[in-house]
Amino acid sequence: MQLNVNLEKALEYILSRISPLPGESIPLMQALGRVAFQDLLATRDLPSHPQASLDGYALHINDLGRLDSFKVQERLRNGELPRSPLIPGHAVGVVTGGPLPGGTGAVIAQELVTVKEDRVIFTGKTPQGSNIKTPGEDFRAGDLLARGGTRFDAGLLGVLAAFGNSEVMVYRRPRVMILSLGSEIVPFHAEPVPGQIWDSNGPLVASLVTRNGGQVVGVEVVSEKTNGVKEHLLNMLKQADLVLTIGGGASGVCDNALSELQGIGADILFWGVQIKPGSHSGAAIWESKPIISLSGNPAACAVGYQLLAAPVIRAFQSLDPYPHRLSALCPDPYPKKGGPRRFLRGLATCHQDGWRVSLQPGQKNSMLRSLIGCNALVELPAGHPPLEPGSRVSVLLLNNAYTGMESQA
Ligand SMILES: Nc1nc2c(c(=O)[nH]1)N[C@H]1C(S)=C(S)[C@@H](COP(=O)(O)OP(=O)(O)OC[C@H]3O[C@@H](n4cnc5c(N)ncnc54)[C@H](O)[C@@H]3O)O[C@H]1N2
Ligand code: MOO
Repeated sequence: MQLNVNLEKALEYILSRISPLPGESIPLMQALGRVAFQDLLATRDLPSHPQASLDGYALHINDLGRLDSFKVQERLRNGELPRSPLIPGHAVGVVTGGPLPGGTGAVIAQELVTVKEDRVIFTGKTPQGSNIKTPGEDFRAGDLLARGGTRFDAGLLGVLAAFGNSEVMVYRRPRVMILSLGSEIVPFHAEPVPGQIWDSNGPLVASLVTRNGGQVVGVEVVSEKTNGVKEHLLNMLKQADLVLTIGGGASGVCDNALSELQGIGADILFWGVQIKPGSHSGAAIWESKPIISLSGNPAACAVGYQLLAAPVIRAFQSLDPYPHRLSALCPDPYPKKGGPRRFLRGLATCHQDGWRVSLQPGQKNSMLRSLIGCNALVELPAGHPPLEPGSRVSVLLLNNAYTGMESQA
């Protein structure tokens, strides 16, 4: 077991034990935010045949620049196919996106022609091919639409629908079980007795897991007092791809996460990480299933989750495990100096002159306040001096599952 490791080593220890999960087929409309299991290719040309790009009249290729009066052969409506190819000297009324009769050389906008009974007059000039969408101009059959490992966004779903896909193959969502340890903790829907508090970390972490594409299959609270911690852990490990324990990370007097994990025979990868908050985090493997232990203090729990657990949930879905990093100006001071590498909770926003990140109020590891609206972590290196207002800082963007940034990072 490695003690008090740096963050990079900690991630290396866990990520080296994670492989992407198997794929599954799901309905297209449920795929938003999920991750493509395989490369997606265009199954045919799009459009598949020549189409009009505006409402107007199709003219024969041999008539262009030669005639200015055309007999209307037929007028097509949306969804109708031409009955026959264009006869020279004739025009066919066509609609935007509608098919063109064989022999079409160009389409003339309806506002540029004069309609006289069964004839249309067009005295202008039009080059061959104008206002015609050519087959395959959007995609050619066999074109790569997206690589496996790409997160489905609205555009990709639209494209797949345009090729008639009703099901897509995605990485299975990691099943995650969350176990709060602590004799003083009761589920948020239960009635606490004096000395007890509601479990806020369970719902907090469950929401973060969901935002990262994980499937929360259980949020439970156990303690030494109620017994059965080991049974709970083993039961969860059998059902989940990842178990997150919360609390008992420090060598407290009871509900000690490390000894519970050792008690079930888990292989402890590391215990303690050189970060603040979240220093009392650890990780273990039980029969190839990862367990990550997070601190009980709410902000330490959230930071530990983002730095250690979120990468695992991403890796399970074949996404880049590391969060998106950027540089931003911070208008706020942070007086504390020195100590280990620190991660402050922030709100990052993008402006005309670049990114800014403000520090959330309530930066103590025991406080929940900084977590409302938090979308970024501001990283201060170990031994940092006090942060002056207007400093440039390194920022990790969080929970950006649906911004597309994760799939590019
Ligand atoms: N002697 C020392 N004491 C502490 C140290 C230390 O190094 N030496 N480290 C401090 C730091 S830093 C942190 S962080 C905490 C870590 O504590 P644990 O991970 O062991 O967590 P607990 O003791 O179980 O709980 C800490 C705190 O958080 C509350 N908590 C726990 N679980 C939940 C939950 N699910 N929902 C809401 N709140 C929760 C718990 O009631 C405590 O107030 O240790 C410091 N102490
Ligand atoms: O571990 Mo505490 O998590 O440093 O805040």
